[in-house]
Amino acid sequence: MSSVSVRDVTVAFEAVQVFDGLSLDIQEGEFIVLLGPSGCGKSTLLNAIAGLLDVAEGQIWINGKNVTWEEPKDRGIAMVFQSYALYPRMSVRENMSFGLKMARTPKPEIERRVARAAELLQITPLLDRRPDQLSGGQRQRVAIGRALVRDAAVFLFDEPLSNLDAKLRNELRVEIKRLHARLGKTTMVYVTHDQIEAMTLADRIVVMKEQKIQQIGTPDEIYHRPANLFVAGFVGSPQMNFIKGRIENTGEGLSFLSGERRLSLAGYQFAATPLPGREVVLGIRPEHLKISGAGTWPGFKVDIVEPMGADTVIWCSDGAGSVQVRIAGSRRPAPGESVTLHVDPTEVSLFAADSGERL
Ligand SMILES: Nc1ncnc2c1ncn2[C@@H]1O[C@H](COP(=O)(O)OP(=O)(O)OP(=O)(O)O)[C@@H](O)[C@H]1O
Repeated sequence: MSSVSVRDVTVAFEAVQVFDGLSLDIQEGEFIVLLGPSGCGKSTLLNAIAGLLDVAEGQIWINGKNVTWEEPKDRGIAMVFQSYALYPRMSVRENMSFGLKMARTPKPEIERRVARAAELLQITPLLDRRPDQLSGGQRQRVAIGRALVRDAAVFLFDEPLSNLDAKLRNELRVEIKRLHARLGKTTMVYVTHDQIEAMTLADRIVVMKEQKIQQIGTPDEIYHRPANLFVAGFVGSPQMNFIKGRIENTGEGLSFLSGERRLSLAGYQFAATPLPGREVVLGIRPEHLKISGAGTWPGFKVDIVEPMGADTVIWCSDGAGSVQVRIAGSRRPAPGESVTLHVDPTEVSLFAADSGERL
């Protein structure tokens, strides 16, 4: 049984229709990340699941129950937003207890749940403080704690870390992952535009663009087998290199040709039957371009060298354009040096130039 099921949903904001019959199935205990650029519809989808907005068509099911017309509080969900929205005059303990008190939960039960949530989030020593006596990271922990005490089967997060500085964001990201592992069967749906958060947290990532799902897959699938040019370009930093060219049958099998550059496609797993002569875009991750003596593409010159600590990004160009190469280790070529690049056809992606779909 799926934990959350979005079935053929359309949302209407007055004259504007969002989602053209969008569907998504989320399994019990899954950590799902909705990833995409601003305006792609992540928050709208999350709010539709939460019941914070009405759907015009379609249904939302949570834990086997059609909740399309249920109030948010009756859906068995808990939400954590970007803004913590804590009550400023209440202590942390009161903030965390408030919802349960309103629901007339017995006092010992409230105390038990608050103590457990506080322990899980390591905020027990802060229970008697007020929000203005806490750091941003601590406030967000309290906001998560307030959601946690509800014992909901489904957690919805809307960019919970985007107000925090980089270091805190990393710390709390790990906390959320640990929390999900400890809670076991709790389903989490998490909205972000941050691809690192998506890659590190998700069991499956849902990549969205212009209110359409582009791809659903594990972080590895999204990274190594992107379904189209948009996903390929959106995920990964530095970005995947894109080289325009065409597929030709050279007698020794299919090859990619782009001016002087040629790549035998022996070993490439085609997702669709390729037609010789087809205009394509070849995608290569910077770490999959190797600088080597006997390589695939000679005649590149090093333009810029960017040391990044653990690895180095090298911008190289030939007459036809420039590519980024990512190498590990400290031995790096110098600007102006001539290099040959090695490409392994099993590590590249091919996309149709017209539709952008993976080939
Ligand atoms: N209340 C509204 N009235 C009209 N259009 C809206 C409303 N809320 C959202 N939209 C539109 O719906 C689309 C999806 O918006 P949504 O907020 O879900 O995107 P998002 O991916 O969450 O973006 P962000 O990361 O900027 O929050 C956008 O085109 C937006 O303009």
